[in-house]
Amino acid sequence: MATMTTQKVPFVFIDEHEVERLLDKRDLLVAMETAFGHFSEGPSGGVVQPVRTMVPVQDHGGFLASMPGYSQKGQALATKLVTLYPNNGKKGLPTHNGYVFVFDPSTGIIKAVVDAESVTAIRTAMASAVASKHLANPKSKVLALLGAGVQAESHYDALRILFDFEQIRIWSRGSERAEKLARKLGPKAKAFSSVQETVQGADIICTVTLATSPVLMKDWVKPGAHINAVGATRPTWQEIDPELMRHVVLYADTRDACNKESGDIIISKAQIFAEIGEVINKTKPAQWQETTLFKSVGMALEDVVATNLVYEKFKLEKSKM
Ligand SMILES: NC(=O)c1ccc[n+]([C@@H]2O[C@H](COP(=O)([O-])OP(=O)(O)OC[C@H]3O[C@@H](n4cnc5c(N)ncnc54)[C@H](O)[C@@H]3O)[C@@H](O)[C@H]2O)c1
Ligand SMILES: O=C(O)[C@@H]1CCCCN1
Repeated sequence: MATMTTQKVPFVFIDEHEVERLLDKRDLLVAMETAFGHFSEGPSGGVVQPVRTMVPVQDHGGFLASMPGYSQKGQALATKLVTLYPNNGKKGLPTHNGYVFVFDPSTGIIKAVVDAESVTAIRTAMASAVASKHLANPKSKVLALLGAGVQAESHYDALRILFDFEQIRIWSRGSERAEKLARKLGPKAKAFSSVQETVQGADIICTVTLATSPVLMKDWVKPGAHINAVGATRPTWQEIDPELMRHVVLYADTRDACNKESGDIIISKAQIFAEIGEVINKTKPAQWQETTLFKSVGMALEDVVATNLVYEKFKLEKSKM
C-alpha cells in the first residue's frame, strides 16, 4: 500500500433536517440565478454538466439518475445519485431517494454526503422561482398547484418569497392529498376537484405531478399566465397538452436535457425559445406579458449550488463552536 503523506479528513453527513435548517432560501435564489447565467454563457461560464445518465430499472418501474456537475466560478463540485420510483407513492414511500456527494474541487477529496430528497425538493422549487421572477407577472395573485406532493409544497414555499398570493389552489389526482396540503398551507389555500377549475384565471401554474399523459389543457390557461412544468421528465411522459406547448413562449432549464428527456417537448415538437440563463444574461428577452412556460427537467448544477451553500454554512457554524 502506498504511504500517505497527509491524513484524509473524514466527510460529514448532512441529513434532511440539517439541509432544511442550513439552506437559506433567499441565498439560494441569488446563487441559483447567478449559476444559471454562468451555465448559459457557454465555456466562459465555467460550468461542466453533462446530460445525466438515467438507468431504467424496468422490472420495478424505477430509474436511477447519476448527475455530476462542476461550477468553476463557484468552486463547487458534486454529484447526485437519485432514484425515481413513481409507484413508491402507493406504498407510502418517498418517490425520490438519494444522496449528493460533495467534493473539494482542488483535491477531489469528498467533503460531505448530503440527503438528496430535501435538496431536490428545495432546489427544484427555487429553479421555478427564478424562472417565475423573470417570466411571470410581478403582480401575480393566484397560484395553482397541480399535484400535492413534495414539490407542490416546496413550490409554494419558494414562490411566496417573490409573490404576494391571495389564493393558492391545489388539485391532486387523489383529492385527499390536495385537501391535506390546503389545510397545511393555511386559509388562502383551497383544494379543487377539477384541473380546469383550479387553473382558471390563475397567474402562475405549477405542474408537479407524476402524470404520464397531459393534465393541463390549452383552453383552460389564462392568456399571459406563467407555467412552471416540472414533472414528466421522461421522453414518453407528458403533463401538458401538446397544443399548449406549441402555443406558449417556451423556456427551458437546459436545451440539451429538455430536448432529450422532456416528453412534453419531444412529442409536441415545440421549440425552445431560450434557456432561463439566457434571459438572466439578457441575451434573450423575458416575454412575461405573453403566456410563458418554463420546462424544467432538473440540473446537476442546482444540486452543486445548493449543497455548496449547505456545506459552507455547516463549516461556518463548526468554526464558531
Ligand atoms: N424538474 C425537476 O428538477 C424535478 C425535480 C424533482 C422532481 N421532479 C418531478 O416533479 C414531479 C413531482 O415530484 P414530487 O417529488 O412532488 O412527487 P410526489 O410523489 O411527492 O408527488 C407526486 C404527485 O403527483 C400525483 N400523481 C401521481 N400520479 C399521477 C398521475 N398519473 N396523474 C396525476 N397526478 C399524479 C400524486 O398524487 C402527487 O400529488 C415528478 O414528476 C418528479 O419526477 C422534477
Ligand atoms: O433533477 C432531479 O433531481 C430529478 C431526478 C429524478 C427525475 C426528475 N428530476
